[in-house]
Amino acid sequence: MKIFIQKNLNEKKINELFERPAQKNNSTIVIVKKIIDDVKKNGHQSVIKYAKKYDGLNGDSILISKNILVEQAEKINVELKNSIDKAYENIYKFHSLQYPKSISVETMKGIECQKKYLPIENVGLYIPGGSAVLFSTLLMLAIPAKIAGCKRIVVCSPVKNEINSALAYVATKIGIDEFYSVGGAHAIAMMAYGTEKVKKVDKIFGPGNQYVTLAKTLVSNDYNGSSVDMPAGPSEVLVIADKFANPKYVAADLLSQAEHGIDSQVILLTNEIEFARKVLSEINLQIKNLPRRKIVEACLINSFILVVNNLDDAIQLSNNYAPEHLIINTKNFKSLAKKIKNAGSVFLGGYSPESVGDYASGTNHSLPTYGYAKAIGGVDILSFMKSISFQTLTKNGLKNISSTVVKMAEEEKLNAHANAVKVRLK
Ligand SMILES: NC(=O)c1ccc[n+]([C@@H]2O[C@H](COP(=O)([O-])OP(=O)(O)OC[C@H]3O[C@@H](n4cnc5c(N)ncnc54)[C@H](O)[C@@H]3O)[C@@H](O)[C@H]2O)c1
Ligand SMILES: N[C@H](CO)Cc1c[nH]c[nH+]1
Ligand SMILES: [Zn+2]
Repeated sequence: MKIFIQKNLNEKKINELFERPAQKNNSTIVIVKKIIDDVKKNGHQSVIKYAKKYDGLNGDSILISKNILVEQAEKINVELKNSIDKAYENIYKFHSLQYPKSISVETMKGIECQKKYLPIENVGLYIPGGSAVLFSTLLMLAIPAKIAGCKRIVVCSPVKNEINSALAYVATKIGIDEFYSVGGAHAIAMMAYGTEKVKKVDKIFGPGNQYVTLAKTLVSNDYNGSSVDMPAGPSEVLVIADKFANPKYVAADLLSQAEHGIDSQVILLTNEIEFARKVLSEINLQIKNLPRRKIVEACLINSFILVVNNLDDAIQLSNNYAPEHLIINTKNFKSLAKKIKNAGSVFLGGYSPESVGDYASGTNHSLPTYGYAKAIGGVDILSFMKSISFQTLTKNGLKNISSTVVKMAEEEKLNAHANAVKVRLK
């Protein structure tokens, strides 16, 4: 991980530094398009073919039965079970408060307008399982889906050999009926288009690597595909810290996201060169004890420390990058926090490590990457619902609004629109 100095760099170089690794990789699109087209055309048999090739599937069955889920769930150890139960409680608490209220208003005498929120009936949840089994992601997606009232919840995850007991425990605790052992772009295609064995879903949720994320984008651009939550790709964290922060904590936070994958990116912006050096030597120390050291080292090649002119510049650069996670570990974090415009999830002060949000504080960890935080927020209850508007007019209500509508329709030269009002008042 290199240290750069803002005042020594021109704008072009700074923009290059902040480029995400996945944005530089063009070969993924060819592979993902091929997989999607194949699943679309050949259905179940190509899902099995790719699951064998990429996910290590043994045999020809991808459905994990309820019996197996229960059997595996029973193997969980009690400390882990208690931790999952605590996380469940906090995530449930934070998300159930987000349930939207329907509204109804009489906009004019005799005209009643309503907005109702209803659950999306069929949803598909993707749970990453390539380099780590992210059973925490099942909590993050299935809890809001249940609170929203989604009827059919399909789960896909590349399960190697037998299903992990924690993942099985979460699935049984929440009550998942359809669990498929498939990952990657083929899992997304299967959920988006359906096959002979699996019915299609209306919306796909969940994070994943570049194959998964690109597949979600492609199926959501196809009228015959399905909606998706957001591009939630390789994890990112941007830390803004000053000399009052503990370099050990900052290094640990950067490493915590670097261990997700070689295409993740971690960034430190600080106003002190001395502090930057301290964090770097802490990283070099802490990395030695990490089991996923190889992944971390590869991720750090795409990561950097930038010594900024001042903390306001740091916030501006961060707003421009729109990180999935932003940690502000400075003395004046409260005033800096007011200047945040774009970020997926924000952690304030020296005692708010990002890992806490990943697992158990209550907030959702399924968040927009690639800079999409400029326009979209993370998964919440509304992600699993859609709104429908209703209106009821009395005859008097229609009289009250008729001249307004007729005038506007005739100006747009859409006389049939105007007639639909006039014909009722003759
Ligand atoms: N943004 C978020 O909210 C968020 C949350 C959690 C995790 N993540 C990210 O999710 C990702 C999880 O990635 P992962 O790889 O561990 O698991 P994954 O389940 O997303 O992907 C693994 C699957 O990718 C497919 N694949 C792998 N190599 C392939 C190839 N060469 N060609 C075609 N398909 C291939 C395989 O089907 C494999 O089973 C990480 O990048 C992590 O940072 C993001
Ligand atoms: N940091 C990931 C989101 O980018 C979520 C996660 C799951 N497990 C650990 N971390
Ligand atoms: Zn994480």
